[in-house]
Amino acid sequence: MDLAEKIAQAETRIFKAVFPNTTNHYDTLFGGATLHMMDEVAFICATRFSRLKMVTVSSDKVDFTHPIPGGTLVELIGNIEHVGNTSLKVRVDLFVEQMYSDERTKAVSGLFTFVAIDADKRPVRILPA
Ligand SMILES: CC(=O)SCCNC(=O)CCNC(=O)[C@H](O)C(C)(C)COP(=O)(O)OP(=O)(O)OC[C@H]1O[C@@H](n2cnc3c(N)ncnc32)[C@H](O)[C@@H]1OP(=O)(O)O
Repeated sequence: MDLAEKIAQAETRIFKAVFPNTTNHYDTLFGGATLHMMDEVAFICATRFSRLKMVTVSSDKVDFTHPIPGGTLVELIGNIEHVGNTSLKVRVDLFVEQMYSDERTKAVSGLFTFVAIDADKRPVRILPA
């Protein structure tokens, strides 16, 4: 499998329902809950790509461009954007969908960096040299 195929195969999608346990006092998805979901899908994408132990080392600018009301559905999509030596970057886009119509909007986007580590928690190469 070449790199482009490996990247395509690592694309990771998760759907969630926005239930009251994740909303705030505005009845929209709490920002911290959003970041939790984004880091999780990014972690799964990074792990599926590398099949190595991965840790989050950084999250770049995360843009919240639309509120996510309670009672909607969200889809999180993680894609490998860059592969370094021991680190890689995952782009996460979050789409909000209405439950009872086809309306769908991109609401949040961010970039997460992961490092592959060995049993001693030291960085290791992701791809063979
Ligand atoms: C899935 C989870 O829940 S993980 C839990 C949360 N995360 C953690 O606990 C991780 C804690 N951090 C660590 O253990 C360490 O910082 C490590 C192992 C990630 C990195 O160790 P370092 O000694 O800093 O690594 P080092 O300086 O060699 O850099 C390793 C790679 O990470 C990249 N990197 C390091 N810090 C950053 C950063 N802040 N932002 C982006 N990339 C970074 C480097 O550019 C390098 O990339 P490359 O090899 O592709 O060129």
